[in-house]
Amino acid sequence: MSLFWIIGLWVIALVVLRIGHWWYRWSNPKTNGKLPPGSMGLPIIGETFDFFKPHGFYEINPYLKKKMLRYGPLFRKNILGVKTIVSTDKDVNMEILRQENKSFILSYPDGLAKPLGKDSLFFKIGNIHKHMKQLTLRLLSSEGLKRKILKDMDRVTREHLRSNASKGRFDVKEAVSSLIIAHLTPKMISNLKPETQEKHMGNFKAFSFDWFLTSYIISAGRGLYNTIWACKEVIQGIRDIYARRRTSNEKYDDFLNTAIEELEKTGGLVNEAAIVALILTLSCITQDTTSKATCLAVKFLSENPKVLAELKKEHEAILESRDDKENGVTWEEYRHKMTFTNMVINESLRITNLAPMMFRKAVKDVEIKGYTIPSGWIVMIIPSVVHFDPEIYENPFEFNPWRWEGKELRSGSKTFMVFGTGVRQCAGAEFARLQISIFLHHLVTTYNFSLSQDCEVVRVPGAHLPKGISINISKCAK
Ligand code: HEM
Repeated sequence: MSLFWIIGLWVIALVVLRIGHWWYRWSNPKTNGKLPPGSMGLPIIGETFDFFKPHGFYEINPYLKKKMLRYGPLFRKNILGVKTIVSTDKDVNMEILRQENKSFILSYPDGLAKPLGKDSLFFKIGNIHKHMKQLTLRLLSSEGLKRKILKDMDRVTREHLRSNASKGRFDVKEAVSSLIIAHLTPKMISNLKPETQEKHMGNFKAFSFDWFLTSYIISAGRGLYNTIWACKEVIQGIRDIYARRRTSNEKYDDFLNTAIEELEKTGGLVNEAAIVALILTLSCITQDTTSKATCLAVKFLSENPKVLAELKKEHEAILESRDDKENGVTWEEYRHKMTFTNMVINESLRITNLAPMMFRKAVKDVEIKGYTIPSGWIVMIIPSVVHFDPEIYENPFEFNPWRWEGKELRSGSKTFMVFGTGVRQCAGAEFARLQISIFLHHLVTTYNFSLSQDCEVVRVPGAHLPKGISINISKCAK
């Protein structure tokens, strides 16, 4: 054998040994304690494609089901190229979210939250996060909604419903998304020239998390590109307005003005980039999440006539007791006369699971249920499995708002985590509830409606409506 061959064989043997060692290290990660059971699968891709494979709306992700049967509710995996602990255990989910900013920090996959920019509230921790959240709640807390949002939300919802209904048929997601942008944009930034406002509204609407929910690479790429492009345009636009406001010293009654005043008070804790990103984040997320939640609520109602009849009864009673029938929904009505509506919303959100997973990163080794979650690993919290646990929700795939009777409807818990919990609890939960309630109020008291096509909803694993949800609609005979 020539020297050339001997060296060649040695090189090949070394490469194979190195790959074998790397593969062994990958499959058996070193930790200071006992890892949850599981396997790491192939390096880099792991089991990402299995996890994101589309599946039926009324079933738990088959991949998760298989793994839970094999390993139990807590297991290790490689998803999206990172070492991940998957938790479908309600106590572990709660414990992890409770340890926010102590042992865990929020850490979403790059493409999902990055279009909102590194200055978004999602990437802030500690004091800055606290400050920005408080600022957000100046607009979106009960008090902010009551004083600043409710009246226009009601008026615009009514007007948009009327004009869409005149067509006899419309797509609910599209309609709700448009009406939210129409009433919220002037609250965020007022006094815009009509063409500038139009441009902003178009860009807010182009934002969607849905690119993530398609298994077709080309559609996902196109969706991500559109979302990134829309965000870039909005950021530039808000920056220009911001710069003009600061030089002109003019005061406006809008969220941008509140944020600028806040920035001056915090002495540099919150900066211009964070404020621009906050306006972008709130405007984009609001329409994307709430429009989808409303859509699914309408779908469930259309398919459950008994529930629809009960809802109508509640809202007709509200109309009856209103002195001036032309007046819109009041805060009192929303908070004290819509109990069944809130039961419908909870049930709809429970089955829909708009946020099917939440991501956290361990910043130190954490002991939990006899296992170690190593520092640097991602924990993927899956509340949807808890929402479909038959021990907690009897017949979990049945749409049954009455299961909420007598229960606390507004606060989350370890068995109902649709809006997350703890420090990162959803800042827009009350906004979403209010908007859905107002939309349903006008829909059921003024119109007859039915689903106009067999609407398809799949999970990828988030709920995805490839064809939207169209309804046939006509005015009720009075
Ligand atoms: C039905 C609709 C909605 C659902 C199901 C929903 C769900 C969630 C969930 C589960 C989280 C926690 C994420 C985590 O801990 O990793 C969250 C956070 C958040 N949501 Fe929502 N959301 C909805 C509507 C909204 C709306 C309308 C807004 C905006 C106005 C909004 C703004 C936010 C913000 C800013 C956060 C981050 C809070 C923080 O980091 O402290 N959400 N949402």
